[in-house]
Amino acid sequence: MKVDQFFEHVQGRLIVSCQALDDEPLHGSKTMAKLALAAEMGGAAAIRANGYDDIEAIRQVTDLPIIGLVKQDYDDSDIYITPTKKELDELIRAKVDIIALDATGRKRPGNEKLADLITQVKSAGVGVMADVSTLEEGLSAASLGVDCVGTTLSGYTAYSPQHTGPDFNLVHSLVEHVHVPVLAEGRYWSPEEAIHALELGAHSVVVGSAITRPQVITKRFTDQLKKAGVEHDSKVAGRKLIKRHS
Ligand SMILES: CC(=O)N[C@H](C=O)[C@@H](O)[C@H](O)[C@H](O)COP(=O)(O)O
Repeated sequence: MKVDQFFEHVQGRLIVSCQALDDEPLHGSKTMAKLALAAEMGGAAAIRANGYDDIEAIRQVTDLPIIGLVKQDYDDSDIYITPTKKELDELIRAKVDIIALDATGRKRPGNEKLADLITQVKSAGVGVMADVSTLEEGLSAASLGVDCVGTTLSGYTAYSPQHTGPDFNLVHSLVEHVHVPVLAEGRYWSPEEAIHALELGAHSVVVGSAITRPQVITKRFTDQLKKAGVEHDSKVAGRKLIKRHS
């Protein structure tokens, strides 16, 4: 899908992030493809996915456009979302519609420059999503020619606000000051929060964990039960369960 078509297609809609790293129970391309198919059945407009194998598997089951990234750690940098040209090559090979990369002001591995990475993506005819954590980073990325900015990294850099929920202030200020579409992403847990971001002017909303990370969803329930002080002793609860089924 051409970059303009992509933004037309996702406007006012939900994008579902289907990702599980190798320490997560749902890790594996077959599972990510199933999650993407489920997201499509639920009405998602696009998928955000990590790595060549997951992207290939997802493409086998759905024609939805894909925002691709590669998570990769390097010793000399805190940046892990599509940090270097090597990961860009992988995503260009995977023929994703949009490449998401960390566009924070932090030092990149091997001192590579964000501007050079953006040039590489653009010259391959692929769109760029700049994952940022502050307004300044959004402005700077937009001036380098990215196609959209995402609030993805707010709360994940030391100098950005450490909210427990979505960073609506950042959505609002990016919408006000940046001339490219703003994708609201990061800690969206309810349809009401997604609607609020769209009302603030976000182009689309990206939701991950609340839909595709069952261990995180489960923990939200168990944490709330503990906090409310209503959790029973597990042995007693287990015995009751057995009795009820016998
Ligand atoms: C900070 C970071 O590494 N974010 C990653 C970016 O691709 C993903 O792990 C998140 O799941 C994604 O941003 C969606 O956010 P949430 O899972 O909160 O809905």
